[in-house]
Amino acid sequence: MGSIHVSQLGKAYKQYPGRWSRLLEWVTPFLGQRHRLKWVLQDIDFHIAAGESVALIGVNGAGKSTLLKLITGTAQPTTGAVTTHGRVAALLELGMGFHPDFTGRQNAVMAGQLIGLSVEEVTALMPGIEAFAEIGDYIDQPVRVYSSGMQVRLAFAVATAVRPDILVIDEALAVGDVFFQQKCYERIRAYCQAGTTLLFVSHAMGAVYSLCNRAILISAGRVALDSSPREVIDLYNAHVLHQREGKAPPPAPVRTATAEPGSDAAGRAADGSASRQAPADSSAPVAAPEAATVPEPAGTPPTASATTAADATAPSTVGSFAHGGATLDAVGLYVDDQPAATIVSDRVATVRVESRFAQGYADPHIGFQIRNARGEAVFMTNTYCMGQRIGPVAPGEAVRAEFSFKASLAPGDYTITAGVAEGGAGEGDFRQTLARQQDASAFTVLRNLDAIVWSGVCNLDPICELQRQAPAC
Ligand SMILES: Nc1ncnc2c1ncn2[C@@H]1O[C@H](COP(=O)(O)OP(=O)(O)OP(=O)(O)O)[C@@H](O)[C@H]1O
Repeated sequence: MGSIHVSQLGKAYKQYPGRWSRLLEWVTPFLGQRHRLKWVLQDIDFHIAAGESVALIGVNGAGKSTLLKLITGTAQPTTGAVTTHGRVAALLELGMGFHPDFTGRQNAVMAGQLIGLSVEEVTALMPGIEAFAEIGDYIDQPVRVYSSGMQVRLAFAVATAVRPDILVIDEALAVGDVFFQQKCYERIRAYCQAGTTLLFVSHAMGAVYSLCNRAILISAGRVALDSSPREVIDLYNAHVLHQREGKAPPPAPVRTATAEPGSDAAGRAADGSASRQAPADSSAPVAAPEAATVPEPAGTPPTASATTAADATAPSTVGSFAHGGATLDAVGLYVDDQPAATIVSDRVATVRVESRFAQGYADPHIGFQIRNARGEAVFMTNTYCMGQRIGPVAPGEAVRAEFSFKASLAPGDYTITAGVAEGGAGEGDFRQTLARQQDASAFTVLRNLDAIVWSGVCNLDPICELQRQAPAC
């Protein structure tokens, strides 16, 4: 069974001031060091027990890929150590491990050998690999003529041809088309259910919710939070929001998961366990890693349940903050103009957001988001996106926004998050968040006994038409 133990892990790259500095340092070592160390990971400690599914989350440049490289042994740590127990299958950078001049089949054999399979074993597995990859005759073409999607298909098919003890995936699946992604997720889920330990890097939060029961937020090369996916994604979204607005990242909530100590046995053992330790002469961190560019938080509808309904109604302060420009005085759900904590699915409901502006703004807007028990956003919009311009507001002015809709949601628990912002809300426009209240209010959707029988995230209220044709006799 696969486990991963990471202890005091750090990684620094040497940075030279000029083109010739590296060579000069090499030929004239007695003149002293010409490089400075750039630390991209520092003081990373965690333990992943066998069978856990853990997501590594963080903004671009946070250090996630570097951490995976250290764990899989494709890069060496500067400080600390990594110990893995069990056979590791990894899908890291696209094309990594494939030789462009060899065919897909030849590369599959070589990649299979790298994960400990014999040529005979890979040959026996080849029909299954070809069937999974679905790249047809390209399997006998050199990999250099493959598209990026074809490379991922082959890489995933080979890496997972046999269930590994530990599966490490770095964003790779984002390259494939949706049908291939679904096939991969099904295989990952099946392997996880059978006991595989998963370490998964993704910016697709839906996939994180769907696959993982734990998440670790990496921020500027350090562990910012190690907790449930819901809590970690909340903090990640708050990081993204703060970074977009040029603010320092918000702190993690006080409670964090505790790392369990694991084995520190050195070297690669017969059971597939491996340990990597920094060289004894590693120097101490000298500089903080640089800030990174910011992606949009992603979210797609997932399937598996990672948190309970009770979690959904627990107030979260992680993504809440007040800029000072506005306050949110009241946020709630209303049915027939009355505050409501429950609503029958498909009935009309209203989200009411009451805000007050501390100063004047030219183009403010008010928005809301509904999240389910797993913390996934099932719907969000705002006045700007709905073509309702509030227009300039004066200091002290109060604005109430009411959003009425048919609550065609699946029975379950939901929360309402509300926000007030100033500036453009279009794609790519800069926006300043004036106030935001995460999970400000909660409600429960009850089953509508008059509706059709359905399952899923929302009732699409389908119309069904049947056509029959008598058999020709
Ligand atoms: N070989 C290298 N030499 C110097 N710096 C490096 C090297 N590889 C990575 N870095 C730096 O390390 C930092 C972390 O990079 P890393 O790729 O691990 O981030 P990430 O969290 O995986 O980002 P992304 O989400 O964009 O993939 C970045 O600042 C990057 O520029």
